[in-house]
Amino acid sequence: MSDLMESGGDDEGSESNSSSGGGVSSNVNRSDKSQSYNDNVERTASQPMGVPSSGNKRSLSMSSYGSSYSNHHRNNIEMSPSIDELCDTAASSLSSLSLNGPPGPGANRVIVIGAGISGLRAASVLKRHGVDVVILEARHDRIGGRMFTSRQPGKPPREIGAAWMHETVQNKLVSLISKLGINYYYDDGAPLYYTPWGPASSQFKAKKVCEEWVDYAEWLYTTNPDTPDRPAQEFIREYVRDHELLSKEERRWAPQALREVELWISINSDIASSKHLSYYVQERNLYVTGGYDTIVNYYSKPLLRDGQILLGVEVQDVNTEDDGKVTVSAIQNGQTFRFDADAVIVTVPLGVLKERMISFTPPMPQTFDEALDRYSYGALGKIFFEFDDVFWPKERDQIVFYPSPDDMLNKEHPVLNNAFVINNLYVVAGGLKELCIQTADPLTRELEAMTDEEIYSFFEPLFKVIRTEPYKDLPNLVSLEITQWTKDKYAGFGTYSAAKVGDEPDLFMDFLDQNHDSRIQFAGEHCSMLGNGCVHGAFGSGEIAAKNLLSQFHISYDGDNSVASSP
Ligand SMILES: Cc1cc2nc3c(=O)[nH]c(=O)nc-3n(C[C@H](O)[C@H](O)[C@H](O)COP(=O)(O)OP(=O)(O)OC[C@H]3O[C@@H](n4cnc5c(N)ncnc54)[C@H](O)[C@@H]3O)c2cc1C
Repeated sequence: MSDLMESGGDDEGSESNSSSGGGVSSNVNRSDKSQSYNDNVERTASQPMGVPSSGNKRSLSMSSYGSSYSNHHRNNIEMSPSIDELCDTAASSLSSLSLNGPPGPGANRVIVIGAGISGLRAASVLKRHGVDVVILEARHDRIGGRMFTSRQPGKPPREIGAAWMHETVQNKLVSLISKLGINYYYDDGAPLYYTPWGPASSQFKAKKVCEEWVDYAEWLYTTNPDTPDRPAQEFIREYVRDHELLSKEERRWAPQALREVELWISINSDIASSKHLSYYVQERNLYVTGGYDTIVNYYSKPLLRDGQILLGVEVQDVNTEDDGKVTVSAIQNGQTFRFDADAVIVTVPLGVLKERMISFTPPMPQTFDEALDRYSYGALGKIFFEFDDVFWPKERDQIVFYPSPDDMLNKEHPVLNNAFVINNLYVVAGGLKELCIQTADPLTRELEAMTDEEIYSFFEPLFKVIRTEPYKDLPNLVSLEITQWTKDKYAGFGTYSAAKVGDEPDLFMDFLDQNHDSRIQFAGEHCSMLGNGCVHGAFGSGEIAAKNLLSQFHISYDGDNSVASSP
């Protein structure tokens, strides 16, 4: 069994310098109360407290993240071969590759479509078990999909996609934090709540009332599953209207407090399902300040090194032949290529499936299409605002903004009619003069279509609300970086799965259950209700899809459940 064991993990671990680059940041484990966040001591998970890091070993590659995904976010670590070099090889012309030839004697060949975390995990498990596996990735310049770290010279990494490890107790990837020495921060201190009229007092009960409604809705749909679904915002308004024990202010503000959840579920609460509302994850959340790409690189490097990831290859059709073999058609640089395999794992985002960007011949069963139509896709946006001074409260890691109620809408400053979760990177990332503002669909789409100047003007009234010294001018904006997921074809023009009114995500799970012995497997964040929408959910789904195929190939799973080793 030794040839099936995962290997090569340790050398990957050694390269994951957790320095955040540029000497700007002083990332400190906030769980240790003895450190202050601006003490200029850079700490990694594996370093004892107070021991300065050995400096920045990374030579950072230039990234020009702006209106398009043109930047290379990879760690450019000075060792040979680097991820950059390996990626360049992976993006080389397909005509020089012999994938159409027969697989090695006795080997099963699997094509994994997509090099996000689910695809990387699936391929790693299969590789470890001796399966001849190749990942086809549409992007020509990077891997990781919706895990996307923007690295710019002299700046700490910014997470354009996933930033947190959620549900840290059950999240297997947390074990990689120490192993790879990644900087982190548990940003679950009490947030500071603001309304357009300024900070809310500690006795502001809107959130408590909102939580009461969430409990009620959960009870209702659990005990009476046939109760018709309805928009979350409409439902809570009715609830507070009929609640005899609430004050006028609580009635007015509880529905506004519900809007905080929009920044979790990525869609507006006017259209969110009450029945499938994922309210707050109760467990702790860990913000990966040292670069989530360390994990992507850890899993991808052995696959890249062995030529098992091909970049710039956009899959268009998956064809199951009469003999059960599968042929995948893809384009690279306008040329069509065909790849033969015994099985395929499709890990493209739900948005890509919903847009029918990949066709299946013969078509997938009707249950697949029906399930896709009852499963929505949202758009979480992020905007990083860097200033030359800190003008917002320095003591809390998060600021939550409750927007104007409907009867008090702000016509002059529309920004104040939206909910925001604002990550205070001054606290989270050790003294950065930077805020990361998260937005939900449909505002994300509007903002991602704006110029930087328009975006700043839109947000300026909000900055004035949260500034600590209202008599002072706002400081200068140094840089602004905004996500572009809603324009990104390979992200399915959005960010992650969501449940709108009338949706039934369980239909997709039912389809997956029925599909478990098919040669066309699916994986991705949308394929699991455990960690749905999250990195760890995607990771786990890749593992399941790989195991389903191993079982079909009559290869017994080696039982290694760890994540702390790459293939
Ligand atoms: C803004 C944002 C914030 C987020 N925040 C968090 C967070 O804090 N914590 C968390 O846990 N999760 C978060 N998520 C979700 C998390 O990033 C995803 O759930 C996870 O990364 C999805 O992995 P995946 O493998 O399912 O899909 P992906 O990472 O999208 O991988 C799919 C791959 O398929 C490729 N592809 C697409 N079409 C084709 C094609 N036709 N042919 C070949 N390849 C194709 C894509 O390029 C991509 O590389 C966030 C996501 C976004 C976008």
